[in-house]
This record gives sequence, structure tokens and C-alpha cells, in this order.
Amino acid sequence: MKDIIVENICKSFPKEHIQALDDINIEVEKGELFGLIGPDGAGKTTLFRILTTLLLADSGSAIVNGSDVVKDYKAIRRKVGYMPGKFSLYQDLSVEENLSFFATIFNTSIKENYDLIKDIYEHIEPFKNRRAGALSGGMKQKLALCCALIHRPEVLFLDEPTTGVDTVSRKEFWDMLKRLKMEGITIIVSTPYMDEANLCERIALMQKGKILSVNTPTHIKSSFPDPLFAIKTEHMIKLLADLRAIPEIKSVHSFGEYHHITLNEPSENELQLLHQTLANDKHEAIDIKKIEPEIEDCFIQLMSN
Ligand SMILES: Nc1ncnc2c1ncn2[C@@H]1O[C@H](COP(=O)(O)OP(=O)(O)OP(=O)(O)O)[C@@H](O)[C@H]1O
Repeated sequence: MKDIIVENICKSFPKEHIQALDDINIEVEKGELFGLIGPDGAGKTTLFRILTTLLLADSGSAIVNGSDVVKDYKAIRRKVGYMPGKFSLYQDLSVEENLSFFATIFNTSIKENYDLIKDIYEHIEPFKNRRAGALSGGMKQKLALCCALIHRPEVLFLDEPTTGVDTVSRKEFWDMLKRLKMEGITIIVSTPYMDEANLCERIALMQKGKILSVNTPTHIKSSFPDPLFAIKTEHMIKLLADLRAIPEIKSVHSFGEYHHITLNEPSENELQLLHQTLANDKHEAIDIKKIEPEIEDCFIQLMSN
């Protein structure tokens, strides 16, 4: 069963001449953990705001948990949980007061739905009297997640929940999402971190208001069209410039320790010639190896289409 159906959604901000969303189509299954992956400005927040009834689209339609985002907006507000990207809690209220406040506005109590948030709340309970504004980034995210869950939503929207959160807290956060998924909650989560894409069942890659691809992370990676190679030498900056000047090279991008390249006509012979060319260009410790594409490679490849 489809829990979210987005059809031909467009949204522009005319004064700023920005097309934030350009003909977006997405379907999310009931109970799915679905990721919106894209850099700043891709349109992720705008789409979330439309689906949580906080913003009207210019055109197109969207159904969330069986309700139309325009006609049935009141029903949707009761059924969804939304954790906005920017910290949304009351900084001057304590942890416990924030949670009680969100429970009250949804006409429920912490006790009523405690089983759903228990695992998450236990991490922050020792600080329940601390002002939310004085919590660490990771703890703020956990409190915001508890507040978004306290009315037991059918669909949970999480806008960049791990941005600015340390690696350990990020991992903990994703473990929590997996447990929530087991409760049958549909989760749609946005992130600019490409590595987090692998933790979702399906992802939509977004760029400049458009969807580049929607599929499982495995399928997206296996659809990368060319053999991919990682290459490094002792002079990585010079290497980048040299690789860009070699006509046999189809694409080159810098990826941390290595540069990733594809070749116009990949073969063992071409690789040997490349090695030779780089040696002639005075590169030393040349290391070239075939690698499997990551989501970031796929994103860059799709962007350049
Ligand atoms: N209220 C607004 N008025 C004008 N422009 C807006 C408004 N909201 C968003 N935009 C613009 O729409 C585009 C998409 O923004 P959006 O916030 O949806 O992207 P995002 O993928 O969530 O990235 P970010 O992490 O930067 O928020 C951006 O160019 C942004 O500047």
C-alpha cells in the first residue's frame, strides 16, 4: 500500500526567481524507510513542508496516509510527525517540559505513548530537567525525535536529522530509525550525507528541484554505467589537473584520498597507457585500482547527464 503519493508537484518562489521543486513524482510504501538525498538547496525542505501541509504547491497533488495535503490538511496534521531541520524545540523549556508540551497539543500524554519513545527517551532522561537549549547536538536531535513521535504518527518526516551531529550520534540515530520502522511507521528522511543513503530501503536523489533517480541504493549503484577506477599519486593536486588534460579520460572527480575516474574506452591496455602517461608527467607512487561505485559517484554521474 502506498502511504505517500506525490504527483507532478511544482513550487517556485517568484520574487527570488527560484524553482524550488520542478515536477516531483514519488511514491513511498507503508512502513518504508525512504531517503531524500541531495545537497543544500535541492528542494528537500520545500517538499517536506508541502507534504506536512505547511506550504502550498503551485501545481500537482500529494496524498499522505490516504489524505490530500490541501483538502484534508487537518487530518494530515494529526497523522504525521515532523522534525524540521532547524532545531524546533523551546530552548528555555526543559527536556521534560518540551515533551509534555508536544504531547498536550496533540491531546495525549507522555505516558500514553511512552512505549514508542522509551528507547530514545532513555538516552536523554538523565537530563530531563536541563533546558533544551543547553543540550548537545545529538541530544537535541533525540529530544526533537521524541517530540515528533509523542502522538504516535503514521508517517514521520525527518528533515536532515543528523546534520551537525557527531558520527557516533548519527549511527545511534539511524539505529533508532530502524527500530521505529519495525513499529510500522512510514519514515521519510532527508540528508545531504551520501553515506546515509545506504541505510534507507529506497532513495530519491534530488538536485536543483528535480529527482535524478529513485530506487534502492543497491540498484542505483549497480546502474553506474562505466567501470570506475580510483587513482592516487604523491601529488594529488597536480594529478587532478593532469587527469583533466588527458583526452582518454571521460570523467574525473576528487574523492578524499583518491580521485575517481572513468575512461572513454576502458581496457587493460588503456590503464597501462594511463600509468605510462602519468609516469612521464613525473608522478610517483602511482596507484590505480578498480572500485565499486558509491552513491556519491552515482549522484555526480547523474548530475552531469
Ligand atoms: N521561503 C522561501 N523563499 C524563497 N526561497 C526559498 C524559500 N524556501 C526555500 N527557498 C529556496 O528554494 C530552494 C530549495 O530550498 P530547500 O530549503 O527546499 O532545499 P533543501 O534541499 O532543503 O536544502 P537546505 O538544506 O539548504 O534547506 C533553495 O534555492 C532555497 O533558497
